[in-house]
Amino acid sequence: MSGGSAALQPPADAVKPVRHADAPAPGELLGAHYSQCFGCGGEQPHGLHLEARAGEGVSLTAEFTVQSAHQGAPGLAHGGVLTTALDETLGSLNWLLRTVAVTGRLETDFARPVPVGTTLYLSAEVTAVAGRKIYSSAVGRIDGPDGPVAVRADALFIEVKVDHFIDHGRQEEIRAAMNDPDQIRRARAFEVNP
Ligand SMILES: CCCCCCCC(=O)SCCNC(=O)CCNC(=O)[C@H](O)C(C)(C)COP(=O)(O)OP(=O)(O)OC[C@H]1O[C@@H](n2cnc3c(N)ncnc32)[C@H](O)[C@@H]1OP(=O)(O)O
Repeated sequence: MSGGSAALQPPADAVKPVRHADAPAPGELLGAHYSQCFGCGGEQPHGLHLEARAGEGVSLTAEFTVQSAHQGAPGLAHGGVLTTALDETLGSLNWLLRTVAVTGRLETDFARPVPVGTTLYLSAEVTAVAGRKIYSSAVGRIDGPDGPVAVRADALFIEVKVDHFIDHGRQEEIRAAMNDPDQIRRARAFEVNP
């Protein structure tokens, strides 16, 4: 891990994260939290289609294969896309806490270029919680889950109420998500504590 800036150092009164009793079992796929999500949604043709799997404690692994639509330089993944993959992976951790949270700060180190066609093997964990603040870290490896680190990130997520999305999201999409008859999908669109 890079260690991150001072804003990403947990305060002295931070506590260890507690996995929610109803969190998916280790090894279980989390599935897309929202079909239109650019990170994981199946209905975004150029999205990352990232797949996350619960790990032990408050950790998970995820995979994302870089497509030609994700290029920055010829044949190489765009750095912002790689950061999106890290953001999505880190954000998915909050489902294991059953906490609704948004990214407040995200710091990324780019250690190696990532060619198109590469599968990025991500692993992430929540390291500490302090009130509404959730501290987490992730790494992305290439050439296999134990391969060299290509990207790493430290993040601070801030717990919010579901009203955050309802107040700020475009009404068209909010209504469609709220009207989804599948209760789990409806809840996960906002990552709501069920
Ligand atoms: C499965 C789901 C996957 C999803 C993956 C994708 C996740 C995302 O990308 S979410 C989208 C991107 N993020 C956003 O849109 C968030 C936009 N920002 C906001 O809405 C607000 O700034 C928000 C909610 C983060 C914080 O606002 P607010 O609720 O008023 O809290 P606020 O009182 O300012 O801050 C709370 C605490 O967090 C700290 N904090 C807030 N922002 C930051 C920051 N950027 N850096 C460091 N600390 C911060 C504050 O200092 C404060 O700390 P303390 O309690 O010690 O005083």
